[in-house]
Amino acid sequence: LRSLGVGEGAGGSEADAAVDLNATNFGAFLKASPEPWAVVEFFAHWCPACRNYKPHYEKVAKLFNGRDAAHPGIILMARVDCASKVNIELCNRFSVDHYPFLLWGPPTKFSSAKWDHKQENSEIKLIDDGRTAERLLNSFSLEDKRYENESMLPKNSSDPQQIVQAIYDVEEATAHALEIILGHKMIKPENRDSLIRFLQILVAHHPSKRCRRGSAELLINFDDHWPSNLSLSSQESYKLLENVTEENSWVCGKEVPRGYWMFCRGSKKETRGFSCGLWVLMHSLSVQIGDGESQSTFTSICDFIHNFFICEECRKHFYEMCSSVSVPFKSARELSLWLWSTHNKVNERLKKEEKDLGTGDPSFPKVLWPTNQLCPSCYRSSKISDGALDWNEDEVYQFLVNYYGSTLVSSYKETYMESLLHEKKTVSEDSLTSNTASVPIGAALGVAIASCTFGALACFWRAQQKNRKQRKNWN
Ligand SMILES: Cc1cc2nc3c(=O)[nH]c(=O)nc-3n(C[C@H](O)[C@H](O)[C@H](O)COP(=O)(O)OP(=O)(O)OC[C@H]3O[C@@H](n4cnc5c(N)ncnc54)[C@H](O)[C@@H]3O)c2cc1C
Repeated sequence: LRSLGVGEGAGGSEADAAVDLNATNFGAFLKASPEPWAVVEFFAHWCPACRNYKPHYEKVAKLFNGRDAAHPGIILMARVDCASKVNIELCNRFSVDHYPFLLWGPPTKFSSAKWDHKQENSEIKLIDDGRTAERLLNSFSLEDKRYENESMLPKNSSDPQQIVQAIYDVEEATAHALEIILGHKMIKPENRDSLIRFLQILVAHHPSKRCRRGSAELLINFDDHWPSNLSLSSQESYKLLENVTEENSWVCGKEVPRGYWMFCRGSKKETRGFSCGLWVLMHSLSVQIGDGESQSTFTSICDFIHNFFICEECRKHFYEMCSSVSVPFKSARELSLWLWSTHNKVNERLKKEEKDLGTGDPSFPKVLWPTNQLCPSCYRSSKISDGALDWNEDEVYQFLVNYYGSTLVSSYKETYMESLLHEKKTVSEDSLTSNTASVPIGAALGVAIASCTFGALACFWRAQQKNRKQRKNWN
């Protein structure tokens, strides 16, 4: 899991945010990292300067890594103990000649490349002055006020490209949902079928291919883990559950859930996140299905929320809305629009509640969605007639299809095409998402390009390339 470095490996402790890597996991972990940038500290556990430097590195790592990170998803901060025998060859590969020794660059480059001081055009660069936390941060240009402001500003909710980032949140929500289901031992004989039906939809229509694959594997093994004739209150069933918990929560790959949200990140720790990710997942499913699946998908979504969404009020209200549907759905369009209008009903109710109680996220107030800025053509007129907005439902549906369909998965697709062109070799369809290596990284680059924080980092990156200084030895 993503917490690999926390409390594990050489030099790890409970509080560590920097990820401890070694020769065995270095390549695979960096390849699968969704962050567009990585910093790797090569150190030796016996080196006193490294011990003194550790709190500085850790301070910066906490900003970028872990559940409480202020800037998640931008830079992976990792470390390798070169004094450990298994890592000698790895450290040689990067020409480590003093400690601590810091390199940074795109994670994929680390996983595959060698590095030495003479390599002028390498995308991996030496950080030649990161001696204190402040200086290390300076080297990322984070004291640049422009960057600070950009990263702190609420995301521009009228920018349709923001949804590109949500592919990670859909993966996160899927894995998180499963973690909750397993953690709370929620699978019971009476709701087991409902989970199977929901997983079947994920296998066919989840926007992330590795979640589709993970869901399929879960289904293949479902009967072994949760035999239909066993009651989960029996000792045997609990034993079965204990054996499968961790492995089975890897429905979207080992590194998910990552512990942070991108599109669904609130301005406060307790807002948005999982419930936002769940909505996005449901909307993305509703635009993927075929007309013939619309009624069964509706039933599966309703049952899944009813049985497995652990927010009591939410599932109750949602189920009431599901129960009020009397005519079966005949098309994907009908289902997408129903989900959209149901979500808007929830928004409307919460808008008032959050205003009265002050419990909402001030940067993401509830609105009737999509706003006029996001989709002007969705409105026939902005006037409210009979207490309702005059929506153009054809335009709304078209917008939903683009937003939750093609735009949401666009970074995956771009990366796939890029990798084909770049590597000039045949890449099987499988590698698109089943290979946890190439796609999340590339997708993250797509995401990063769409994200404003990336601008400052990219500027810094270019500046660094122009102004490469003489490296310094810190010992
Ligand atoms: C099934 C369900 C029922 C819920 N019921 C309750 C409840 O009863 N009480 C409660 O307090 N909380 C409830 N929640 C949580 C609540 O709806 C929000 O998810 C939460 O408050 C976080 O809000 P958010 O600002 O992240 O936006 P969310 O409402 O989570 O929406 C996520 C994203 O979806 C997009 N979006 C917004 N509206 C629509 C729409 N109409 N159609 C398509 N896309 C849209 C926007 O881009 C938005 O950022 C429920 C959540 C779910 C999944």
